[in-house]
Amino acid sequence: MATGTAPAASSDQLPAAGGVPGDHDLAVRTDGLTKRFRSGQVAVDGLGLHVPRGSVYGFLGPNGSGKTTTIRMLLGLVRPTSGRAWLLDGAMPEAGATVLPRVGALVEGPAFHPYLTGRANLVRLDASDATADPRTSRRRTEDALERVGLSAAAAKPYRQYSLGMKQRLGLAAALLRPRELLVLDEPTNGLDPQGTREVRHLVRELADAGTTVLVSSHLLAEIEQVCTHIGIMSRGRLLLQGERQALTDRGTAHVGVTTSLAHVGAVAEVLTGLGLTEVTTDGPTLRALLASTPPEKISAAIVHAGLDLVGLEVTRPSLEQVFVALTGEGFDVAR
Ligand SMILES: Nc1ncnc2c1ncn2[C@@H]1O[C@H](COP(=O)(O)OP(=O)(O)OP(=O)(O)O)[C@@H](O)[C@H]1O
Repeated sequence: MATGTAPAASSDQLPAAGGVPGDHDLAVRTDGLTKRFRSGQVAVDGLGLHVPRGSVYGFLGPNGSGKTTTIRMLLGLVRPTSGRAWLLDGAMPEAGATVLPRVGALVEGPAFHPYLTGRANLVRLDASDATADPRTSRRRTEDALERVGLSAAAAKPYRQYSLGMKQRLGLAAALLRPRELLVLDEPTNGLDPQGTREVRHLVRELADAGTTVLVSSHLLAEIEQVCTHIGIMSRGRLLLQGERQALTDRGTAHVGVTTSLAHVGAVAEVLTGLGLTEVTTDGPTLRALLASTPPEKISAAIVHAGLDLVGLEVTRPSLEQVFVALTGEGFDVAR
């Protein structure tokens, strides 16, 4: 079985990755990963996922777009119909025994015991980890409970937990020990806005400490802001993938210029004179497509013409708008 440290090439090792970051720069990579269920449903279709080490990779897509099936294949819980997957340089599922201890995962329906308390469930999980030192078990479980804000509810039986508490316990289980990679499937499911903010904060903290985080969500706006990289799924296919900033920059930016009512006509002439198109006015505010004009050039031209400049704002489309523009569908559409 090959691992990231094996020097010789073997079929379990990553092949050369033409045009993508070097093999060892990727915490997760898939090639043509495909899952066709017995029902005939193709849930995942030829996926080429590239999750750089050290990134927070937002794996986004509407309900039913194939995110969970992909994650289950990555973790060796579902066998792909075709294609391959590598986690931390190990080919899955073959390298699971060496790779999975370095991966923390939150996937649907973790196996918690309904009659045990949240704390007892964690202690039990910790004890089942042969590499964990039993003498420090208490500290690990209490730390994990604290990090997910579950200390106060730790003595309640699991069956009395709300969906949000269950989700937090799942996260705590993934955090029981330091991991190189965390795979979190819909970690904000069932959480209120405060809980969602806490998860975002936690993800940022983990990333700052050097953990790569692959986090899925069907709620783009919830997770988008903590991600350095984004992959967007639609109907089993990866529609877009790359650095978050670069993806939103693909969309067309607009500029909004606010002047005095008396100067609206003259400012419109300045904008068209700079080659800006689709100029519209609304009271003292003008909007136009920015194209490649630097915003400073616009403000300088207005001031130079002796016209009032009250405000200037550049708006870029959100990822959701980029998605809608690409697919013609709303983000929350299930299939
Ligand atoms: N065991 C299964 N047998 C048949 N079809 C399945 C099975 N599991 C999932 N599917 C189908 O595969 C598609 C992708 O499902 P998946 O759960 O991977 O999507 P998802 O993006 O994670 O959705 P959600 O955001 O709702 O969790 C869906 O159409 C789903 O109905």
